[in-house]
Amino acid sequence: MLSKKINRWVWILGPTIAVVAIPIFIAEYVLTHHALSKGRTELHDIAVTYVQRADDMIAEAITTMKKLKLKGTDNCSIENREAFGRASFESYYIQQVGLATNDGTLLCGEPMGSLISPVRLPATSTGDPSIMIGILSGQHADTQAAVTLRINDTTRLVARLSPKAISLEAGDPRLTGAMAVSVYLDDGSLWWERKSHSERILAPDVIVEKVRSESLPIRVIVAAPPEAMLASVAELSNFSIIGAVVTGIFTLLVGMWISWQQNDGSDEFSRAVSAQEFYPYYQPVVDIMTGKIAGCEVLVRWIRDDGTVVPPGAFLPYAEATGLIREITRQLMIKTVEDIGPLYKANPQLKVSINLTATHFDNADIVSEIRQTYYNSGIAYRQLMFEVTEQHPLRDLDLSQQIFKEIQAMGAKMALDDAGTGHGGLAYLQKLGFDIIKIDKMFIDHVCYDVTSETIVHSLHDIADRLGLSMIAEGVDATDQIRYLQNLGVEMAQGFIFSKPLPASEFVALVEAKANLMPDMPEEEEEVGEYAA
Ligand SMILES: Nc1nc2c(ncn2[C@@H]2O[C@@H]3COP(=O)(O)O[C@H]4[C@@H](O)[C@H](n5cnc6c(=O)[nH]c(N)nc65)O[C@@H]4COP(=O)(O)O[C@H]3[C@H]2O)c(=O)[nH]1
Repeated sequence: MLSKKINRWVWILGPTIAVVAIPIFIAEYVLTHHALSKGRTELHDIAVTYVQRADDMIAEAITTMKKLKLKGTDNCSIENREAFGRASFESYYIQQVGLATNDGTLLCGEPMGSLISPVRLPATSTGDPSIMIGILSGQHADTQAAVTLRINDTTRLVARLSPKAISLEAGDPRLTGAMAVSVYLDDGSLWWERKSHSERILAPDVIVEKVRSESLPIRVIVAAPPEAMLASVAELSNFSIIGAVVTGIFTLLVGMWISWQQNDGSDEFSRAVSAQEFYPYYQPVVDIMTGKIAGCEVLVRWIRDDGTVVPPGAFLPYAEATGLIREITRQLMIKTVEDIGPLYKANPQLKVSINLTATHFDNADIVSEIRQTYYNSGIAYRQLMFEVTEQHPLRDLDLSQQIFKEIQAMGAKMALDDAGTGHGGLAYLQKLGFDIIKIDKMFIDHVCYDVTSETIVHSLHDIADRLGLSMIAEGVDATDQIRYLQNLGVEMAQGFIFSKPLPASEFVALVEAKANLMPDMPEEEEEVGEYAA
């Protein structure tokens, strides 16, 4: 029992955990992968933007200085200095333009008279020997680049570039907050740098993108920790977790509901079978010519712990589908020996009929079970009758025929139950060799009012007659039905008009009292039923 419970919980929790964990795992994997690859692309684009800015700044400085060179600005004359001031004023990137000696000694610069810091020349070559780029060093907090253009053997034009332009933010703020950017010249000198706010910027898994300028000696390195990239999918990730948890809760509830349903049926039912909670009730079969009890039909009842009586319609389909009906029938047969064995021993004319299902004819076990149960018991084989309904098809007619023969060989009788209501009736009669036909309540109910029902009952009686079979009418609950059956020549009947199915003690008492179950019959005024003669 405990292991079943554990098993059930494993079956509920297993899918639940899978439903929660697998989507989270897949979503996390996909989102992380997507965020990192998107972040890497963004970093690369940011690096390209910085390179582009640096390229643009330097290109503008070179163009400006080339124009000045064309004007012959090779000394620090007033006009030249005015031209330097105008050029720097007109450019967004250039902060100052001036003249320096080839070794970097400053001669003049505008605006502000002279360059703030000494230029260390020559610096990095641009590929064009007349143009050099270097980094100014000195007291000024900002690191600044200077581009120089050779005018003659002794003099160079110098343009000092503002760091403002290069330091403009580029990219998604979620990423750029944690991002570090460094702009280098080819000689390794640092032009500009932006520090990261994240302590993780030096971690080994930090993501780094490097981009070189195609035309100038500029390198940009951009780095950011992976967390900064994952921030962009944090909301989606939360959604996926919430979605998976909600689905998991739903799966858990469905699992518990299914388990509860199954538990309600299967476990409880199996337990009831093991606990032998199934009891035979006995419905008297009456000789309607005398009113005497000729025998009974065993009808199963499930009597639960709390005393409630469950009718067979509520559990037989399940018992048949699971095959548990075999065990139930076995228990019922044993109980009949205990319940009515002594009564039947004392009244050898009594018969008892027991219902079998199609499952009982899947193999021949039922034969040995009958033999073992009734051998030397109070109930002789010849007092037994077994009913087989025609509503559920027998799977193997040859095997069934064999089983019929073995049961009949013991002295027991075989009855076709619910005759006329199923599909196999006539074929069964022809193939299986029944001894008795039981007419279903469905037809008996209407015999005195409905010509079709009367025709069917009449025909069945005719068939039984011709085949030498006996007949028992079921579900008789009115005196005109009794009269009709008597007139037709049907001798045996059962029904609520005689008695409902009874617990063993009541049935035994009824027989021992030699009760006459025939109800008071009204005077026969006219013939009942179209066919009654
Ligand atoms: N309304 C009304 N009903 C009447 C009257 N006379 C008898 N009945 C009911 O009709 C059913 C007759 O049994 P059945 O045709 O073999 O039909 C049985 C039989 O096919 C099956 N069954 C009952 N006990 C067993 C069993 O132990 N084994 C198997 N395999 N089937 C069983 O369940 C069916 C229903 O059994 P029950 O509920 O006991 O219902 C019984 C009985 O209580 C009547 O005058 N009026």
